[in-house]
Amino acid sequence: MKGFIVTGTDTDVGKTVFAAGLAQALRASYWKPAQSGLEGETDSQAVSRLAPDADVLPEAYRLATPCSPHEAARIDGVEVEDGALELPATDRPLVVEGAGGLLVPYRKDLLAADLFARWGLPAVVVARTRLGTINHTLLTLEAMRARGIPIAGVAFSGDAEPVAESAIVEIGNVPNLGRLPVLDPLNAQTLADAFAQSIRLDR
Ligand SMILES: Nc1ncnc2c1ncn2[C@@H]1O[C@H](COP(=O)(O)OP(=O)(O)OP(=O)(O)O)[C@@H](O)[C@H]1O
Ligand SMILES: C[C@H](N)[C@H](N)CCCCCC(=O)O
Ligand SMILES: [Mg+2]
Repeated sequence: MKGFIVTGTDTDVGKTVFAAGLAQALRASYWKPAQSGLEGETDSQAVSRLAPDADVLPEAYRLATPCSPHEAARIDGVEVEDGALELPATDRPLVVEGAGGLLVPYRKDLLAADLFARWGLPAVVVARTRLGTINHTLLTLEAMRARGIPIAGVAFSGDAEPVAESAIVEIGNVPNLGRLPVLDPLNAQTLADAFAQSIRLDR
């Protein structure tokens, strides 16, 4: 199976936007294993809008409450099963987006990192550029390495912060995949253009 995991330093850092740019560039299938929070646009709906040539697969879990998947599942009375969290079959490259950051629980005994290690796809770490990101990103990289998760690199999201970006890349000894700037408007065209111009990723 070819493809990428898209993880991040936190929730709300731009994983879905990056994953949409990547899925469009690769004409990939996109999969969000667990969507927690169903009000407003879900991540899969955002990818459908932002990546018109991507093939958006159904989520394994659609949970009502916008919180950690383990808790959202408990609230909905849903049992999270390993069998439902196997990578879906597809003829295309697969882009998989985690919920929140690396150590978010899907069950109390099953973290996102456990799934990523099992799946074995190279993972992109999406990191916001604002203050605090050096610590969050280096912690994420260290935890990935401790678990043997292959790292494709770090992709930044937000306004340029060259000092923080270079600290992460040099101290973390990690490929810099580039930075998606804040797009206004954010739509399929502006994202495809920014992705092509700014992101370098061996595919
Ligand atoms: N490059 C960008 N330009 C403009 N807006 C952006 C950009 N990246 C992210 N956003 C906006 O920031 C918000 C958070 O981004 P996004 O949904 O991609 O985060 P996430 O990391 O996927 O969060 P979650 O953990 O909930 O999956 C969204 O409203 C999104 O549209
Ligand atoms: C609801 C949110 N948008 C994400 N889908 C889930 C984020 C879980 C974060 C859990 C945590 O790290 O405290
Ligand atoms: Mg998302």
